[in-house]
Parts: sequence; structure tokens; C-alpha cells
Amino acid sequence: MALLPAAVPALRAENLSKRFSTTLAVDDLSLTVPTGEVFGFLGPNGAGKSTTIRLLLGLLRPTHGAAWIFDDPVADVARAHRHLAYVPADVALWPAFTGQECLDLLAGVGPGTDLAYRDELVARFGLEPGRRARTYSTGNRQKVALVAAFATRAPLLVLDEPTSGLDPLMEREFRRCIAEAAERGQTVFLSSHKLVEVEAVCSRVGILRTGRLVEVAGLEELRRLRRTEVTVDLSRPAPRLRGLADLPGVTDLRWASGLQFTLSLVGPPGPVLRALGETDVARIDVREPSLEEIFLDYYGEVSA
Ligand SMILES: Nc1ncnc2c1ncn2[C@@H]1O[C@H](COP(=O)(O)OP(=O)(O)OP(=O)(O)O)[C@@H](O)[C@H]1O
Repeated sequence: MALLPAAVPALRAENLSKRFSTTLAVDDLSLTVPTGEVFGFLGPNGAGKSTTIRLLLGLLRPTHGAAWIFDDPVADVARAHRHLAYVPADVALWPAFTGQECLDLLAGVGPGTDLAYRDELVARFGLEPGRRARTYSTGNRQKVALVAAFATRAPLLVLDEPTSGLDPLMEREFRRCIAEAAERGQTVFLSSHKLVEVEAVCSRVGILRTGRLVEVAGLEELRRLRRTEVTVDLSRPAPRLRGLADLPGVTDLRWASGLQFTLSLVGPPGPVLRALGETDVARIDVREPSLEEIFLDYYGEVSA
């Protein structure tokens, strides 16, 4: 890995904007990601995550603003890309090449590859490198790109929704790879829809909404946004449960009928469970809201 002074941020954007005719896809985005951080870039569909990443990679020219990768302007593509490996949201490979040939080709253009670690990753991801890329599923193409990126010693890994095609077992492997990259001191910029994934691997997150970076926060802050939706069906009316609204962490208690209610819960469920323990509960449904629901809840209308 090239030696770079730790004080130089891995990634810096200043007043970055991108307009596509009438759509302002990225709106005055300023952000610094220090070296060694695993940064999560969250946002609902169409928020501008991929456009931001394409600006950071020099694949798009900004309407306003500028960005740097380890102090090299992203417009200087040859220099900036010496510091990074990238996994796009839709991985396209050379269909007539085998997976192995694709890996070799990607290693040839990247910032250097640890071949022993790459072999280990091929095994860990269960990749069949002898097969032609045209026969690969979306998930397998994604695995090739991930193995190629993780096997580099690039100081910065830019990953755009890299686990959308992976099954849970492979997602677990992906998380291990992120942890290993972080241990080596690599910086990771991870765009994702998945709150659980981001929570598992990132130390800080930025939340994008209609092109604007509305929040940059540590993981603790993100956890504060999270609430659980609880629906309870009772076998018989329990008037005392009306008092649930006063328990710690309970918000938005709503009775659909005398025998069914919903509530939102933030923090430990103990007090609610103790209160329910004294009643005849017929059914209980506990649901974690999607990231988008949390956004809608937290930031109000998306169509601002
Ligand atoms: N080449 C383009 N021409 C016109 N509009 C575009 C273009 N690329 C993106 N957009 C628009 O810019 C906005 C941001 O899109 P972008 O793909 O960056 O969002 P995203 O957060 O990556 O979404 P998703 O999670 O669905 O991939 C959207 O309104 C999209 O329609």
C-alpha cells in the first residue's frame, strides 16, 4: 500500500453538485472521510448515492464544486485512481472471460493485488473461477468485483451497494472482509440501503436525501433513529395497558380496537414485556422498520 500521511483525508468533497437537466441529483455536498474510517453512505432510492460516487470517481463532471482522493483532484483520474478500488452497483464483466481471467485483468489495472489473499477470498466467497462470466448470476458477478477489490491494498475502497445480490452467508463474509480491510488501515466508503449492514461495519454514516447530505453521524446517533414496531393482539381486553404510553421508550401507542394495539419502541423492551406479561396476549408481532421508513419518520416528506 502506498504510504500516505494519515492527516490527509481519504476523501474530501466541497460543495459538490450535479444537475441533470431539471434534476438536482447532488446538491452542495461537502464531506470529509478521514483515513482508516469505514463510512456508510445511506439514502433511499434516487437520493443521489450513485451519482455522488460517480462524481468521486471522476466518471461524471460536477456542475459545481470539487472532490479529492487523498488530496489528488478526482478530475485527475489517473492519479486519483492509484489510491482506490471500486465495486459498482451493477457489475459488468467480460462475458467470454472466465472469472479467473476477469480477476487477472482487474488486478492488472488496479493499484496492486495480494494474490495469496485473493485466492483465499475466492474460496471464502465460493467463487467458481473456471466458469465463463456470461454464466454468472448477478451475485456471482458481484463476488468477482468484491474479491478483486478486497484483494487490492488500495488505501480507499469505494463500494456502491455491493451486497444487493449476495445471500446472507456471503453477506457475512463481506462483513468479515470489511473488518479485515479496516484492520489493515484501508478506508471504506460504503453506499447501502441496508441499515443492519451499515450498523455492523461502519463507524460513521452520512444520510443523503434528495441530493442533500442531511446528517453525518456516528453509529450511536444512528442507533438512536432506530425504533421497533410492535403489534399486540389480546385474548381479552386489558384496560391497564392504556398506561403503556408512559413506559420508557414507548411512543405512538395506538389502539386499533379493544383487543389490538401498536406501539413504537426505542431502546430496551424490558418494561413493555413486563407489562405484557400480566395480560392475555394472543399474538405479538415485532418488526424493524425499513431504512426508508426511518427516513420518512425522521425527516418528514421525502419529496421536499
Ligand atoms: N444520467 C442521468 N440523467 C438524468 N437523471 C439522472 C441520471 N443519473 C441519475 N439521475 C437522477 O438523479 C437522481 C439520483 O440518482 P442516483 O442513481 O444517484 O440515486 P441513488 O441514491 O444511487 O439511487 P438507488 O439507491 O436507487 O440506486 C435520480 O432522480 C435519478 O433519476
